Amino acid sequence: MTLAWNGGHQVRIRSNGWVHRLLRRRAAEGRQIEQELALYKFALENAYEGIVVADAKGYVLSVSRTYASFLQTEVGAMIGKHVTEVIPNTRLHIVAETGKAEIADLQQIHGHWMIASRIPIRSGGELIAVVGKIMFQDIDRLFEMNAKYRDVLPHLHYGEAKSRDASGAKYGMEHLIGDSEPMRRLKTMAVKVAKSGSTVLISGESGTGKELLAHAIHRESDRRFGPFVAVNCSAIPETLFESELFGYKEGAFTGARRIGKKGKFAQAGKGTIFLDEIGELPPAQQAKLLRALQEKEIEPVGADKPEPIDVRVIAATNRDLELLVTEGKFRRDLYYRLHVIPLHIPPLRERMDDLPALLRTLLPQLEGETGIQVERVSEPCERQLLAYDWPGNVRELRSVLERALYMMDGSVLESVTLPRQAPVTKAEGRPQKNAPLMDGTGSWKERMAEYEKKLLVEALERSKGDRRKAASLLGMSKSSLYQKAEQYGIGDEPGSE
Ligand SMILES: Nc1ncnc2c1ncn2[C@@H]1O[C@H](COP(=O)(O)OP(=O)(O)OP(=O)(O)O)[C@@H](O)[C@H]1O
Repeated sequence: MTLAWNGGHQVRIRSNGWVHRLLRRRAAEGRQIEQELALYKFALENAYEGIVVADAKGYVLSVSRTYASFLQTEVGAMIGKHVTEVIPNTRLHIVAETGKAEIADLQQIHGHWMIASRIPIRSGGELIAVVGKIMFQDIDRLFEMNAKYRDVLPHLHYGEAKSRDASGAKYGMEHLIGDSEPMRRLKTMAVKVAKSGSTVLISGESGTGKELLAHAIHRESDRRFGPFVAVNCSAIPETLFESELFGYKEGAFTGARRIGKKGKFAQAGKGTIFLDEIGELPPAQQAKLLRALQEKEIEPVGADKPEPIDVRVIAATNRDLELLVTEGKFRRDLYYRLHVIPLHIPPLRERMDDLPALLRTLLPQLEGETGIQVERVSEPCERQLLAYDWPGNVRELRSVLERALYMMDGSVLESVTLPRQAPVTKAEGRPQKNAPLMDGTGSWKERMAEYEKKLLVEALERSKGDRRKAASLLGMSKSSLYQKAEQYGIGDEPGSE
């Protein structure tokens, strides 16, 4: 060997020293690499999050204990196995083939939905491994969040607007039809405030879509995966208010459920509570609500200490709350608590530009519900719709159209039946309330129904939409008023409470 030629011994010694140094360096580097590898392995296996690393062929190289225990197995039982053997519904091997990352994809494991990302790792352009990661910061909350994801899945995947999501919010901003200037401004503002988490007070006449807007705000907010709980303040008997809203503890009163009951505030935890018809709340209940909102805590009936709440409040009213405050009927301090971000939905008559868009949306919906096809709305009919001033707003428009479909001959909507006090032209302004009764046509039954309806509309107008007051003006119970109003399509909707 050349080393032996010239002073070979010396060379050998020098050479040996060089080799030794090299070997020592290599050994040191090797130890360092080994240590680093051990460190990474330890970090990966003990990662708080669910992580798995597979080679380019899909065989597991490494996996975190969190992931292994989520899969109800052990790290050792997974290493070296093909991902398809150890991870249900995995796509890691597919990502290894396609080389395309899949970010935030839904994956079902043992009946639970989770969100996973799969990322290919390349070295020198060559795919050498794939990393799978469960995208949850807090693995303890995985199962809890899974339950919510399972229900919102149809929305996430298909944008299926009508189906209910886990949170209970049925509608999104896209359901609030209207491209008139005031509606566009309202929607832009609503999207902005949705993110803020502040308390919102929605005002507007009955049937303008206040509840719909509340749903949409929840769905736009960061709380969208949390629950949306609607409470109709006028529908809760005063004696049940506290237990309904704040819940009760085991044995709080005779007849209380053994395990107690969560109130609406607790049910809405990490989500939104929608307090509809807030203007109807009697004074004692206003005080209780104020306390809860002020202190951000509730005291369930029979509890020995208050419980903190984490809810976003959206309230709605068709009353003039400010007027109620000046009349001493609504607490000023509660008003200020609620009136943080006011959103007003203008009545339909002030945004008739929305009528075409509403017809385009409502008619196909009604076609679907009734099975009756409408080809188009005739021009005279459109004029008729434009001339009416819609005291019941979009809800009334929907009912009028629905009735008209049943009355229609053929597939063109030629006319609709509107309440008799409807003006013929816009210039005539508000409905004529005192048209002589004998002017009507039709059978006795039809004319009596017309009269009843007229009375209802008038009472509701006089009471500014306050159904409780309208019922008392007419000397009837609130439930009869609801029934009649529903029958004539001018009252509250079933299920909207
Ligand atoms: N802008 C709109 N676009 C589509 N549908 C609407 C719109 N506004 C209202 N609606 C429909 O009208 C009906 C009544 O809406 P909603 O219950 O939200 O009104 P509201 O203002 O809360 O009424 P109330 O004060 O009587 O409770 C629902 O069927 C709703 O879908």
